[in-house]
Amino acid sequence: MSSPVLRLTKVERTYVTDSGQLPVLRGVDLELMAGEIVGLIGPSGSGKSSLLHSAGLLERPDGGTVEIGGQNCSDMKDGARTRVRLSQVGFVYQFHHLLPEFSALQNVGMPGMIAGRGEAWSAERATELLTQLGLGERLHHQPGQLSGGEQQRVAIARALTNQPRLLLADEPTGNLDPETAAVVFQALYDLARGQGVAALIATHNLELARFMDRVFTLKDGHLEPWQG
Ligand SMILES: Nc1ncnc2c1ncn2[C@@H]1O[C@H](COP(=O)(O)OP(=O)(O)OP(=O)(O)O)[C@@H](O)[C@H]1O
Repeated sequence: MSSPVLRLTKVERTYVTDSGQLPVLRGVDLELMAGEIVGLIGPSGSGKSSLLHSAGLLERPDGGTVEIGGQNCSDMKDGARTRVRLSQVGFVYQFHHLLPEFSALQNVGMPGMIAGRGEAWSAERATELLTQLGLGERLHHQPGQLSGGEQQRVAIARALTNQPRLLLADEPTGNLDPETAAVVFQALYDLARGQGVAALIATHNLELARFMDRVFTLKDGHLEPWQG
């Protein structure tokens, strides 16, 4: 049996605030296998973003371990963690954060260029991803010339340019109307599944959560299976 793409073991995160210590993650355990699409729900402030930041190596948790692709990233120095993050993790946020003066093709190809894969590879990969997301006719449009749902699909493509093993999405449809949210979610789901990526998706949208392979609720700093 292959090892999990992501393994969190007893992950803890406590923020220090003016009014004292705020424990948000109190020992989170989670395993994600390749191709799994897993939902993360919980009330506002329950710690979903904090969990994604620890899992994606954007923050160091205060306790526990984060393993990506079988590598224990908790013992790594910052430089090594950054290399794992850039090569193995893709992020999608509520707002697309696309560069307005660049085309969809250029936005999606950029992570490939930054990773040194060259212009031809990056353009080919961007074209393939955008076409799979139904944007083959929008390659040369700038973000301002795209609808909200199209912009978010471009952001999803960009997150997958460098063929990450792990996709972390924080409210990827939170800024969209319900119909568009369903279309974008379906596109994300199909693409992640098709590419064999493990995805962890934080959402307030319980309608969409029902379509995920597994869903966890973040409650009192722990993950509990969602009963739906
Ligand atoms: N850097 C920080 N310093 C202090 N407190 C923080 C920090 N980041 C987050 N928090 C607090 O930690 C708690 C969890 O925040 P987090 O953003 O992870 O929740 P969330 O479940 O993603 O919320 P939402 O659904 O509203 O996005 C909140 O009470 C928040 O105010």
